Amino acid sequence: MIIFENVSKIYKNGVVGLRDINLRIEDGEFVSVIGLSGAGKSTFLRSINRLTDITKGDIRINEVSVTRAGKKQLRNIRCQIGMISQSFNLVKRSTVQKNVLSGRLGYYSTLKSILGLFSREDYERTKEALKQVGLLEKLHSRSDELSGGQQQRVSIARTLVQQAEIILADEPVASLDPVTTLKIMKDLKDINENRKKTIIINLHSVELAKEFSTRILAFKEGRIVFDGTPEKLSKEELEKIYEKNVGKEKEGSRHGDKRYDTL
Ligand SMILES: Nc1ncnc2c1ncn2[C@@H]1O[C@H](COP(=O)(O)OP(=O)(O)OP(=O)(O)O)[C@@H](O)[C@H]1O
Repeated sequence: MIIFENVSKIYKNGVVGLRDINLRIEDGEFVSVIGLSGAGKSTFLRSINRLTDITKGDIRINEVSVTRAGKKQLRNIRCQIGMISQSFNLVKRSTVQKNVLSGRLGYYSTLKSILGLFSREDYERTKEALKQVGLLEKLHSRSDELSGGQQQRVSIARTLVQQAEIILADEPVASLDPVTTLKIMKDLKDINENRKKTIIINLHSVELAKEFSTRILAFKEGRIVFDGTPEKLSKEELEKIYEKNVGKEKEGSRHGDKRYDTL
């Protein structure tokens, strides 16, 4: 369970990232985070594993404070949290196998990590994770030989071997075509439903958020302005969230994919 208690974030230049967020996310939820560019979605996501430090309040995961965690505790917390990003964050010149194995690094001492001394179980876990995302045959390929969608699946496999209980996905489909986008979303949904992982995902597509989530959070100027099920996200709510820029959002579609731009 993730708890946000009176959380605010003000960047050093005075820009407000988050304003007084109070929130509770239960294990196994699939939460999509939507809102205009600059609304605070990434700040919210990155504060959960403390890639961004908050300036006020407290964030707790299973009753352990992320905010006050020392170095070792933070390392343990981060072990439980997988991260997927728009740019995949793979070591491009390394093999798929090595990239997926790196999901285990948090479980090893620094020396073993440097030497790359992984156990036989971890090699098995890597194969199993790649099988789950349909990429086992790419085990020994270089990561930069893969398509964007395949690279994103490698980063999903990495969170699987990490055995992360929470997966944070920061616009994971922003650079992908509509067909690949759907595959990635289905992979995440499958992991959510069958492996009972909590998924928190930033999305620019309202349609995808509605189709895949159990809960939608909308941010505006650092505040949560909607928190509910996809069914409750009415046209009126969307107009509030997007400041009636709904039509413009359609025009600005990154893939020109009308299916996901209809509200
Ligand atoms: N490192 C930073 N320093 C200063 N201001 C920042 C920093 N990172 C983000 N901001 C500001 O904080 C606000 C929230 O940004 P954030 O990246 O969380 O928004 P977002 O909803 O994720 O946007 P996008 O959809 O464009 O990724 C914005 O006004 C942004 O300019």
